[in-house]
Amino acid sequence: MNKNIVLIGMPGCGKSTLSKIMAKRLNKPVIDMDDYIESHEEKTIKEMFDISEAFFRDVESKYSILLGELNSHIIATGGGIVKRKENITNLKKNSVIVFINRPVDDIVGDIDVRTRPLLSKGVEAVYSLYNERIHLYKGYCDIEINNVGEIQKVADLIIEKVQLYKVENNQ
Ligand SMILES: Nc1ncnc2c1ncn2[C@@H]1O[C@H](COP(=O)(O)OP(=O)(O)OP(=O)(O)O)[C@@H](O)[C@H]1O
Ligand SMILES: O=C(O)C1=C[C@@H](O)[C@@H](O)[C@H](O)C1
Ligand SMILES: [Mg+2]
Repeated sequence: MNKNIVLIGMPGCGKSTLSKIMAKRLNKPVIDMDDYIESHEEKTIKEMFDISEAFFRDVESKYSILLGELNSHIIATGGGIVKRKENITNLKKNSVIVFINRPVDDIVGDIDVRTRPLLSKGVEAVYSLYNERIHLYKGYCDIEINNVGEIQKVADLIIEKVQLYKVENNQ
């Protein structure tokens, strides 16, 4: 069975962009979990958060079970997937988990040119979110990749490291 490659990391760390590049290179289907949830639930993430964060987190957990059943997919998760350990347990059943660690200064540099809910809380909120979550991302991943430099090369590095991980772990 061919495991999924699941990307975790902060909002703006490059999960969506990298997952698309990797899917193309490996000729595998890609799922962006935030988009997948919105289209299957017929609600935007904002609408779900407006009900309550717990409502969204419950939905997100439900999809971590469903997507954990797949194989051979590239999956970009939402930034908060690590908030519930069960999500990682569900995904890890059949996936290699890759933490995309991008310098917060680079994330912040990109945020003001894009529409991200985080922006409304200011730049400081991004730093505190990183400090809050860094131990979770590091603790839950199988592989950590520093997203610095040319993004195509970072995608190549992930593919290389995942292949090595699979060989080393007989997968
Ligand atoms: N190594 C890099 N070099 C240049 N730009 C980068 C790099 N990594 C990410 N980016 C840029 O950062 C932005 C955020 O990337 P992306 O949308 O893929 O992040 P994300 O992790 O999916 O974020 P979110 O969790 O908010 O969906 C994009 O404009 C992307 O092109
Ligand atoms: O970091 C987070 O908590 C989130 C990140 C996004 O990908 C979305 O999943 C949602 O906006 C929550
Ligand atoms: Mg994304």
